Amino acid sequence: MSAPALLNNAELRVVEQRFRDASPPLMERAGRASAVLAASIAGERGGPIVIVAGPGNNGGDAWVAAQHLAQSFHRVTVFDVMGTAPRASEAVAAKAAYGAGGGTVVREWPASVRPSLVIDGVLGIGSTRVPEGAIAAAIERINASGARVLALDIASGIDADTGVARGAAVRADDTLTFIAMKPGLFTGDGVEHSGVVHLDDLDLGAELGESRGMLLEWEAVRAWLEPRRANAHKGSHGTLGILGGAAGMTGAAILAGRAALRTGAGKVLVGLYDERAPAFDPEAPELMLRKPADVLDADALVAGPGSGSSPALATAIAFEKPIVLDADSLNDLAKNAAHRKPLKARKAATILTPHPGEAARLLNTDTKAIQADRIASALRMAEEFNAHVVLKGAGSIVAHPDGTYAINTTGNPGLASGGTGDALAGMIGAMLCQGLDAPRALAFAVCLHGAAADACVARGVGPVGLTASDVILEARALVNSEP
Ligand SMILES: NC(=O)C1=CN([C@@H]2O[C@H](COP(=O)(O)OP(=O)(O)OC[C@H]3O[C@@H](n4cnc5c(N)ncnc54)[C@H](OP(=O)(O)O)[C@@H]3O)[C@@H](O)[C@H]2O)[C@@H](O)CC1
Ligand SMILES: [K+]
Repeated sequence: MSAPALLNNAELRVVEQRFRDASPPLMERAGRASAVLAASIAGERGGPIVIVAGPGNNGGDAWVAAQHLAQSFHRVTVFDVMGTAPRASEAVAAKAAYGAGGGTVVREWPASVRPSLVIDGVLGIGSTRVPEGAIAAAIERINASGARVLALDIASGIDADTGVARGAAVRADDTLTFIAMKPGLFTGDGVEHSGVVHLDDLDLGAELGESRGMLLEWEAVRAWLEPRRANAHKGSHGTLGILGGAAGMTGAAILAGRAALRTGAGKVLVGLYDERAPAFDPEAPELMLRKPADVLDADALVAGPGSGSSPALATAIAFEKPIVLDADSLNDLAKNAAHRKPLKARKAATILTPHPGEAARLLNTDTKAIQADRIASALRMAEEFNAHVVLKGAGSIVAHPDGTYAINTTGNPGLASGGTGDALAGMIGAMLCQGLDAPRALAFAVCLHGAAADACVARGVGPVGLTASDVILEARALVNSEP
């Protein structure tokens, strides 16, 4: 299974140009695919379908879908939001054919219809401004309908590149997206608004070429970690050093250590800055609790969980193998400009794991600006710090210094609890120890961490009350499970 590509608006426009004379036209293919999916959804329920058509080509797709659904005897009402003639000739023809067949068209929300399905063809990827007037009102009516909602291409009001809801935005149960997956479906507000995402590549799949972005799905990513060989010993799976656990925060470093042990690191040395730290972890006595100076004989280093104002960051920067900088080490990096140059000059890989607040400090901006374009923010950090970066939050972004990126599709709001970040840092360290290169170790751990949280929720463990320890145990089950 290969990872699905992500295309942004500009990349999609190039595709659109290349295939503008395709036969059948792309809009015909998109509208037909929409009708097929809508029929399969509505077929289960058999009720009327309301199709909401906007002024652009997203509305064009809706008109083509309306024509096909009416021809296959579905009870269809089209709400023509602006009442203007569609731009694309295919849409003009579909609208005419639909009307000639006696199809119902209304200019107000059809309040007398109780739809079993509403198709959102108001705005697609071409929308670049805050929905206003009749467009905004139509979006609100769709959301208030109480019916199942199928969005065409992307939920109206969501920015296809950033996932930001500019203003009113449709909350879809399903989205049928065309040609390729778009970043905005999977990050920021897009995560909540897209519902289940279906892709129809309009038969262009093989012709799209390389893209800068990809999606992380557990079923594809899991194959990156090789099965254990029969003659493996603890030295085969590396030694991880962890620097953290200043006074009052030893738990953070210990959680990172437990996560690393339970997701496959051969040996885990935890260097605690707290002078009065415990001698061992009763729940995981395999963890070797040491002084910070005694954990550096390792294959990779995680610095930051609960490290407070210790010199963990400087020690990590000087370490000559891969490092993961988390939590307090990120704040130290943001505060002390002197660390930037040596960090950037490192020969071995650097991984950074900021949440939006930490990212804002690293880029000297505010959280709102980070969230306004999560992909661009992550890529900027990757470039500025010459690092592989995960920008955490709904739809975590993994970004690399070469300008490529991925969006993670696993995880849920249960992960917004204390300690889950420490667990993630430990898992990344464990994957480095097991021989994945830094980009893969990061992407694998991010996807695993979310998949583990999803598996917990599926069993009723969370989202409310989901703990980092639950996620760690579930992650161990996942790395050992068969596909
Ligand atoms: N890419 C492809 O190859 C294919 C694309 N296809 C389909 O085309 C879609 C892209 O279509 P599109 O570019 O025409 O823009 P679309 O997203 O429909 O809408 C944006 C329009 O809304 C307008 N607008 C008007 N009033 C507004 C208001 N009050 N508030 C806010 N906006 C308002 C806005 O007007 P403007 O801002 O320009 O004045 C703009 O013209 C794509 O998602 C897919 O469904 C498929 O057919 C397959 C092939
Ligand atoms: K839409």
